[in-house]
Amino acid sequence: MPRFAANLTMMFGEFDFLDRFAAAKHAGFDAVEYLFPYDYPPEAIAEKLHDHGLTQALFNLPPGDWAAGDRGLAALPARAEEFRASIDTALRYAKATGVGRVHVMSGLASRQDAAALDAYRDALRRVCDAAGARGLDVLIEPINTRDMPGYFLDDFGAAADLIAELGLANLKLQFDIYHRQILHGDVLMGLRELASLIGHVQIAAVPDRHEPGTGELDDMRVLRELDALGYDGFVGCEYRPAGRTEDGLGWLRAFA
Ligand SMILES: O=C(O)C(=O)[C@@H](O)CO
Ligand SMILES: [Mg+2]
Repeated sequence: MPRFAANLTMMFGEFDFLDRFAAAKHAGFDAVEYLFPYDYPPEAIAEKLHDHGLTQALFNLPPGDWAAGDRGLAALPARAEEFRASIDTALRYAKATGVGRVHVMSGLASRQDAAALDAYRDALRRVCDAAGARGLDVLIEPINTRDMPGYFLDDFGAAADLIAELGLANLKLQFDIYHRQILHGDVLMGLRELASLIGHVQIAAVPDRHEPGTGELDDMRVLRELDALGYDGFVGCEYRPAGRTEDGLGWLRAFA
């Protein structure tokens, strides 16, 4: 049975970030994820997790300067030094929060650019090595280019090929159902074919990224498929609630 994690970047926006932990617990979640914890000291996050009995499911490595347009550093040869420093930062937060996996964003680059591809391979080897020594998985997530134009990793086949090519035991696929449907469709077959590579799943309705069950896919059928495949990892609820977060949780109560 998948375990659901509230994505605190997108959900519970009615509250300040540090108050979203309590709100998620109150709504029935036992786990949380978010994009970035770095605006807060690791101890402050750890305290919230502890106080509310929550498991930290996932967060991302620092992505560079998000406000200036950075969307990760891994495939950017000119930012290799910054990427290395970002590993140390993420691992400090990993230690404090007890998270089991971190997502590495590739950045904006072309996969046809040999230097970018080399930088990406090097970055993944490096982060998998450092994270593996601490028992953590590293995730890569194909992201659709309507939401993130120019994103380097915009193809599930390319992600699977890279994972196979690199052969790193703790490198896994972050299968975001929303991105998969926009990029390729064929969601159930994608889950079946890639099941052995999947280290984390995320869900949102397509195309508006609202609550599951409000879009073009039968999200309940997709979740049942995950269950049938024996997936027992986390499903991050990475959607923007259409209204108050609590009011839109009927889909979750219906599934659980
Ligand atoms: O956008 C997504 O989907 C994510 O999972 C983020 O971590 C990256 O923007
Ligand atoms: Mg995602």
